[in-house]
Formats: sequence, structure tokens, C-alpha cells
Amino acid sequence: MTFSLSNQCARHFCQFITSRVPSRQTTLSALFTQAAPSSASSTFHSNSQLQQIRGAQTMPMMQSAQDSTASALNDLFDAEARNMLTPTAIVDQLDRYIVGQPEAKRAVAIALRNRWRRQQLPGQVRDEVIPKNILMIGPTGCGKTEIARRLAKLVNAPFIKVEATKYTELGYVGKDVEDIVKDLVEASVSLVRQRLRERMAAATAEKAEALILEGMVGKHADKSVLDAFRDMYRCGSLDEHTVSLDLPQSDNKKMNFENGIIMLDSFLRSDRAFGGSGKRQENKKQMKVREARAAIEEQESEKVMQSDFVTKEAIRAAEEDGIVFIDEIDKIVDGKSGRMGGSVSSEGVQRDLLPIIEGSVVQTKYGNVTTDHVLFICSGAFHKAKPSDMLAELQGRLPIRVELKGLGANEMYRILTEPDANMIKQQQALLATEGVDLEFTDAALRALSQAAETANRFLDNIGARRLHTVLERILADVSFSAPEKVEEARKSGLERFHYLVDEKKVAEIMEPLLKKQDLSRYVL
Ligand SMILES: Nc1ncnc2c1ncn2[C@@H]1O[C@H](COP(=O)(O)OP(=O)(O)OP(=O)(O)O)[C@@H](O)[C@H]1O
Repeated sequence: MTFSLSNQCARHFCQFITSRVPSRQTTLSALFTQAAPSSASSTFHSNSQLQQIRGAQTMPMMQSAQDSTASALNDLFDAEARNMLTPTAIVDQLDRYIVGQPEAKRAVAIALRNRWRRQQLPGQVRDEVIPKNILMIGPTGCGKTEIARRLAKLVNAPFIKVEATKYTELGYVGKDVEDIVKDLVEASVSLVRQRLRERMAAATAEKAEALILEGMVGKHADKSVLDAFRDMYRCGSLDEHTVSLDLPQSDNKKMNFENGIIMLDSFLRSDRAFGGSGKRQENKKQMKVREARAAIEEQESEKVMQSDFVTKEAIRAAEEDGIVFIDEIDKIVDGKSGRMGGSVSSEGVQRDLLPIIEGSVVQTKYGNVTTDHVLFICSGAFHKAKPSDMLAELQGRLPIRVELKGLGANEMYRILTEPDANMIKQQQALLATEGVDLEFTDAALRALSQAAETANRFLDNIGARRLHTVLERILADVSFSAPEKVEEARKSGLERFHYLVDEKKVAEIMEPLLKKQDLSRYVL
């Protein structure tokens, strides 16, 4: 079995050998069949020779892996970072992604801060404080969902968006309103799992490293040897090398969860087993280092994923931090006829939604979930019905009303150019992967925004979503032919293909389309 060492690693390793372990120099140097700094890689034989260097002491790495895992789990939702999120800081963050709509941003920032304030209160008062839910009123595509979604992301809150029209009065065919809470818990479970994975990444990597190195150099290897192997492991030189590992059984017992503190019993037990003191079924496996790393990391995170901690934390996060965005609430409001979609009473759906928004307990497969402190953000255009047509009780539960403005050409231009990772940057990044340098003149961006606004006026007003269709239209040619264009450019000695979108190009593509409204209905 052979494995490769990159130049850098080889140099690193040689320096290490000569500077730190002169007594082992001959043995370790003999492992290299080739260590010329100019060669692309160095090769040395492994398994049998590795046996020669197995020696003295093992590093106390297990303990540090456990410590970092425990701390990763205990600060899963960045409590410290949340403390810093004042309303001003929240609005500043939202400004990075959403153009304008200052009132709506302020309203959600206050709602979020109120949540934090509530969590600082002593138990009894805390339970009395109910969230002030929000009603966003504004045309389609003006940023209502985006504000709520970004807000949730900012604080890692479980978030779901639902369409009010999907829910029907109890007893009718359709989704049951309780599904809202069930979906929220599912979102919360996914979020907790994802956060755990991210948080445990360092700890599981550390654990994998410790186990693999132990498998390679033995439990009693000299510290200097272990350090040398760690250097090689970290620069990937051992990836293709085979290691024999005593993997823990995957059916580890679930972790316990008591008083909000995770008991890492089973985790520690499995570590002890690796130290040789625990009694455990033998499960020796030969595998490549890179496979072993993936297997250990997966197994370590699965141990936590299957624990009670995930469900308990998911329910807590849904109850305390959950945000439910109910879109098209105006579609279940019809003051005059009291009918929705010709079949089910809109008032009935509103009545069904009420207990969820007011606060009730819903049974889910993960356990009971109380909705008292879930933040509900309802939204609608309210072109026909008015907010005052809603059931009085529902109106009372949505005390914060904010109006969002429709988007004109100027806002469209800002949406195109201002947010982090805006549409233009995205397109440039996509085409750059092919070797295309995409450039827009400022006049082209203005013309494009104007065309989007005109299309919204003549066709349906779909807000900023129109920018996507217009931009796709303008870039359709270069998107299709990018590989060939780059090839041609390279043949003529250029590294990359430059594609300029100027005002003229926008006019050439958009003007004929905007003149033929029948056609633009399909392509824009
Ligand atoms: N003010 C804005 N700033 C930045 N992007 C925006 C803005 N308004 C809309 N967008 C973009 O347009 C798209 C649609 O926006 P969003 O989903 O927020 O619409 P909405 O107001 O919730 O409408 P609907 O009720 O139809 O869902 C999203 O991709 C969003 O990023």
C-alpha cells in the first residue's frame, strides 16, 4: 500500500524529522522512497513500516473532542449573538437584502426584540406576555415574505410559509390548520439537526482525527511521531492510506437530556471504549483514511441526532422562536358573502386559525406543541377585502399593521444592484464559471428596471419577480452559447469572453416584446 505526500507536506514532514526527532531520522526517512522538493508528490510505503514506529504515548485528544461537543450543543442558537440584535441592528441586517419597506422592517424588528425582552423576564410575567403578531399589507412581490424569511434566518428561528387558501374549515377536504404547527415542528427539527451538524463539525472532525491516528500509530506512539502523522493527516497525505479501525457500534443508546443539560454518557462511554477500558463488541474494519473519517464523523453526529435532545430542542425552538408566515390571508376574508372559493366558509377558516394564533396545544408526532409564543406574520394585498372585514378576534390578534409599497423602476434598480448577492452578482458569478466576464452598463440596468416596471403595468403586477423574467430574457443568448463563445475567445488568444450588456442591447430585446403584449404575457 502506498500513499502520496504533497510537496508542502513532504517538506513539512522532513523539517519535522530533522528538527524534532533526530533519533528517529533514519527510520522515518526510510519511509520515503522519493522526497525531492521539486517532484509533484512523494510516495512512501505504509502499513508494515508504520508498525515500526509504534511506540510510547497517546495524546489526550478524546477529552478535548468531548468538551467541544458539549459546548457546541449548549450554545446551539447563539444566545450571545441574539442579545446584540437590537431593533436597529435587525433593520441594518435586513437592509443588506431587502430594498426599502422601512416600516415593515421596523415592525418585525420590534416584534423580534420583544421576544427577546420577554425571554429575559421572570417566569410568571414571561408567561403572561403574548406576542404582537403582524399584518403586512402590500401588493405581490414587494418583499413581504422576504422580510419574514430573512428575519427568521437572522436568528436561526424555525420558519414556515403557508398559503391561507390551502386550509379549509374543519371537516372539509383540505389541509387541517393544525398542519401549520406540525410543519413548523418539522422545520424546527431540520433546523436543530442542521445547527447540530454545523456545531459539531469541529468536534467530530477532532474525534475522527484522534481515532484514525490511534489506528495508524497505535495507542502508545511517541508524541513526536503522533504529531508528524497529525501534520500529514491534516494536509490530506494519509487519505488513501488504509487504516484498521475498531468502529463503535452504530446502535448506541440514546443520549439522556435532563433539565436542559445534555448528558453525554453514551458519548463518553464510546470514547472510553476506544481508550480500551470499556467492554464493547469488536468491530474491526479496514478502510481508507478518508472513508474512515467520513464514517466516524457520520456516526458521531448520528449519535446526537437520534437523541431526545433533538426533539426537545426542536419543540422548544418552535414554541419560543417559531415564525409562521401566513400568506394571502385576504383570500379567506370576504366581508360580504362570507364564502371562499365558492365552497368553504371563509369565516370558518378564520375561526379555525384563531385558536392556533391565540395560543393552543397541538399534538404532533414529536410531542405537544404550545403556540402561545409563536410569532404569526399574516400578509395579503387586501385589494378587495379590508383588514376590518376579518373576524374581530383575528383582527385583535394581529395588532401591528404595516403597509408595504409597490415597487417602481427606481426600487427595481436598487433591488438589482444593492442587496448582498444581488441578481446581477449572481448572474455574473454563474457565467464566470464558464469563463464569461459579464458586464452591465449603468444605463442598461436602469433600462432593464424600467422595462420590468412597464411589464408589470401592462401585464400582471408581480413585483420584483418580474426582474427575474426580464433578466433571463436579456441573458438568454449568452447563457446558452457561453461555452462556445469562450472556446472561440480562447482560440483567438483571449483567456475569457467579455459580454457587455448596454442600453442598446436591452432596448433591442425588450422593446419588441413590450410592444406585443400577447407575446410578452408568455415570455416575460
Ligand atoms: N423590496 C425588495 N427588496 C429586495 N428583493 C425583493 C423586494 N421585494 C421583492 N423582492 C424579491 O422578489 C421576490 C418575491 O418577493 P416576496 O416573496 O417577498 O414577495 P411577497 O411580497 O411576499 O409577495 P407574495 O405575497 O406574492 O408572496 C423575492 O425573490 C424577493 O427577494
